[in-house]
Amino acid sequence: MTTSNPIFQYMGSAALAGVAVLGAIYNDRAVFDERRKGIKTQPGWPLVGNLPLLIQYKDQMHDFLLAGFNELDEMTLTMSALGIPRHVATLDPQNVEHLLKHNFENYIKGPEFHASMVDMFGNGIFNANGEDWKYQRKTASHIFNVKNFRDQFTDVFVEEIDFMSSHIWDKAAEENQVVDFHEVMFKFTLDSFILLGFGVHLHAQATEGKVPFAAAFDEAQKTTFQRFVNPIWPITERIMSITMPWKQSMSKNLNVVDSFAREVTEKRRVQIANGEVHKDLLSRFMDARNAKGELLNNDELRDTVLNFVVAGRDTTAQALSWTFYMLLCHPRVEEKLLNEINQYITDDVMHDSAALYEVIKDMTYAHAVFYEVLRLYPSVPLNQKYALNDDIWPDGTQIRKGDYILWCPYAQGRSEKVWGADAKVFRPERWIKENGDLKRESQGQWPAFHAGPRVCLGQNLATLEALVAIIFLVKRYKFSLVAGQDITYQVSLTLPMLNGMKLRFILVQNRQGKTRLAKWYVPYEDEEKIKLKGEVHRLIAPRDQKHQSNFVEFRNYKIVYRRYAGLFFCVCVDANDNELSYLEAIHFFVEVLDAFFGNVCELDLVFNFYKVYAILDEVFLAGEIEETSKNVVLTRLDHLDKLE
Ligand code: HEM
Repeated sequence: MTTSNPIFQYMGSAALAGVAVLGAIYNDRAVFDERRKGIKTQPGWPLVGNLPLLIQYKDQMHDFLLAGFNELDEMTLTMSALGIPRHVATLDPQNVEHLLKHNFENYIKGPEFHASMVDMFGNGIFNANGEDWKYQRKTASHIFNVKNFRDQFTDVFVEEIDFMSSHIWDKAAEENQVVDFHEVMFKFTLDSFILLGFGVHLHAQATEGKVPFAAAFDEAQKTTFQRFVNPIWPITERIMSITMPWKQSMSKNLNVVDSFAREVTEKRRVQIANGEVHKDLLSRFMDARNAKGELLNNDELRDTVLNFVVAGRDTTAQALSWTFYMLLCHPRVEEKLLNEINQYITDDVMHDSAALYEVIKDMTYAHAVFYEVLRLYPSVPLNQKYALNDDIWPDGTQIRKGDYILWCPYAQGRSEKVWGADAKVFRPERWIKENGDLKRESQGQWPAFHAGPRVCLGQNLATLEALVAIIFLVKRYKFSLVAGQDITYQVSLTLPMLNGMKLRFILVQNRQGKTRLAKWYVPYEDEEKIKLKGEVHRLIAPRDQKHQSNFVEFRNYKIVYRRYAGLFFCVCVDANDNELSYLEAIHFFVEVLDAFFGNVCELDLVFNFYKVYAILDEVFLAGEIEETSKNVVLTRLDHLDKLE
């Protein structure tokens, strides 16, 4: 027997002793990893270092990193994990600015980054260095000019938002549907970017569920990220494709994604052959020459399409989803934003893209909200570079040739050392100076759009797109979160929501006679309120003003209504209530509104809804007519006004 053989016994004991000695030497890091002087090490397990922790927290990676910085009370630390090259992580703004800007040439996208990304992104702009990167940046930069922004991009965004309103939100409001907002935003940014970048109408917004391209693209991205924390990914991906054949493998997802990109370029070749002239991103790249001075081949064009889809779709869709999440959790901010929107955005501006583009530039609070969202939920939450040579950072950290660098905008945005004691609080006001101007932090402190020569090319495009969407949606709709959801991020290259975000309406505001004011004197559930609003609207709106009365039976009640210009004032009363007295009460209420606002119009109700509720409370109490003297009501309102 082997175990009784003294040679084997000796070898076994020697091996154990060797492991024990190594364990004692490398008691907090991966075996044979050097301790790095002057950099605090995040403690790990003997011999394997942080690998078990990385695996354990792979789904909360960004918070795991933040906790690491907090526990060590440091802004720069290092990690050692078996099978993963040495990483130095920082959230010090000066270090971030140094490596992305001041010593840009020393930090490239390294071999690990390239190997993990190449299947999905090829040698496209996100995965390229040196001359390969430069020609792509230069080619793309031509489309981001003011003329395109003013004359073309804004139009596309408004068109797509209008389509979204009529095909998704108006319908959802009427039918009281719950909608996944996150999914809608992905469709919106996909349709918008594919149209303005490649001239293709994808119509994802008109499609139920995900379009196949988007589904495959998302899965491929997720797999790509997981490669960064799994040193044996080539083996595990292979095993997965054999043991779980029902699961769409990376190669199958890549096939779907590749076919889409190749179809887009093929279509353009046909258009060009037919004499069509295009000046969008795709045409720019089809005319461009690569680092070797040659026209781009089909593989390079495929890489271009996919890199720009991830740049143009995911980041902005996620930023929009997190924005609405923050607004719904912070009604004070939503109200303040709505006030600014109502102040700047008239119906005319909404339908004049050039004017809209100009007006948006002045909307300080809307910008502040967007920047604040990107501080807490940066679309690229974690990023990596590779040091070509030794370097010393501003905080004194010694970097060695071959080190991988991590900087973590997610952890940085929530770090009290960087943003102060209220770092975790959503407070757009921090972006506004005392004189009311917008404040911009340094790129090192707020690297949401990166920094230095590789700063995001689409920064202005993304901001415009997001603000158009925010303005139109906040102005037109009031959303509410469906209760009981777990809204959290998914660890990926960007920051998607893991389970999406389901929203529901409580009030609709638009020009087609949707609700401007609602007061309930009986405790209805939210769902029921929405249903009632829809039913009342459908009952009243089509009635003939000349030949039909102002009373109509509704369920076991009666609706008494009166129309003033484009607005219907409706009261639901008991079947045996006196409808004429309520008809007069409506008119009395409108007279008070008229006297208070001076020739009241629909916009007065929108801008001053809180005053309108106060007036309503003076006229009706607990559903009964309370006061019929205009003077008494106006005097009380005058007092209330003075108290403000
Ligand atoms: C809220 C939206 C967006 C955010 C937060 C964002 C953020 C970023 C970040 C952090 C990078 C650096 C990535 C890296 O190389 O490691 C980047 C690069 C880039 N972004 Fe954006 N981005 C957004 C939207 C867009 C849009 C709409 C476009 C449109 C095409 C775009 C185009 C690009 C390009 C081309 C690069 C590569 C720049 C280079 O390497 O030279 N981005 N972006």
